[in-house]
Amino acid sequence: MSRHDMSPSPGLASWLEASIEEADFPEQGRLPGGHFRCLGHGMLALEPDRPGPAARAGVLSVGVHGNETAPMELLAALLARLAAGELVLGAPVLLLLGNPEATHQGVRYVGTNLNRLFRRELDEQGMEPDRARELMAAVDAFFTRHETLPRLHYDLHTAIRDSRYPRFVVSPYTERTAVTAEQWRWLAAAGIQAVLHQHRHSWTFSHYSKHYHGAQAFTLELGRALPFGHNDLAPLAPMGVLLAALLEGREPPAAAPERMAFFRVAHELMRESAAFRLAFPDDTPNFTAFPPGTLLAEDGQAGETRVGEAPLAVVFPNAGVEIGARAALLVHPEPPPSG
Ligand SMILES: O=C(O)CCC(=O)N[C@@H](CCC(=O)O)C(=O)O
Ligand SMILES: [Zn+2]
Repeated sequence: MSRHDMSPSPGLASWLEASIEEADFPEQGRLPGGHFRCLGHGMLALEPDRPGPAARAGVLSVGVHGNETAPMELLAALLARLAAGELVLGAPVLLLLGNPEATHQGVRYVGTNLNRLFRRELDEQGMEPDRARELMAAVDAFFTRHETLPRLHYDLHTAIRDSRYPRFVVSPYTERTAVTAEQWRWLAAAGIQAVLHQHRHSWTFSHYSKHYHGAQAFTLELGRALPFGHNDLAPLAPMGVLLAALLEGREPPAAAPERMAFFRVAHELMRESAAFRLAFPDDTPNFTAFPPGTLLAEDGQAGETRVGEAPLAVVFPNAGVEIGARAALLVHPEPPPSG
């Protein structure tokens, strides 16, 4: 199956496919409960006639990595329900297809990893840096337009490899914004199995909204990256319920955060040289734990990385990243947040 099979539904539901194919799409139009406005390539604002009782100003982004298709299929299904009147818009929502060119080509990125470029001082040139500037400007304008509402950004991804927790979130680091307790309850009810707290600024898209706009913001990893038509959306049904509630401006279902496992990054393993190699198999699942003393990586002059005195688990290992980029996160468990 190809990307052409993604969304057979007409109208609003075809926005994602039109964005990927650079096909014509109306500048604006009505939808149940409000209207939509096309703000640029892969950027669609949904504006309600009347915000619902629990409305947030929500940003939903997909395809920041072009080949992570399950979130796109999930969003396409929600748009089809909205277009059909099964959902009624009750909150302003900004929908973003992160890297349409990479999605069109079926690759993670074309020139460089878009999800490392979301900082205000960005001065790199090229397709992804230009796209990062467009996306940051769209988010800035959206949150300014809806400044009376609480801010939220879910950046939806899928991971390269299997995971001991197939659905998990990365909670970006910033000293400026704390995660609200309700977020943990919503994410737990939405089938998220683990939370990974970043330990320092990461300049990802979710970090951008949290750091610069004080939004409740997460990177959501929703299973494995597979081609269009190969995703099993059944495990994402509870996430669909959360996103539908956000679109309708309703309070989402809640569950006890303790059902999720919590981790914190202890160390970021950077690739320093062409000689970098991981000392464990490429297909090692995320959150696999290694005992003290285990050799994790070798990197030419930079030497070896071994587990210290406490066990560490590995997340996002990737020996093939650009030199200077993150090759893995080394993480340890921690207790759930109290309250
Ligand atoms: O599976 C992998 O190795 C990478 C998955 C991925 O793209 N993860 C995001 C996480 C972003 C964050 O740290 O918030 C990324 O690396 O951009
Ligand atoms: Zn991703």
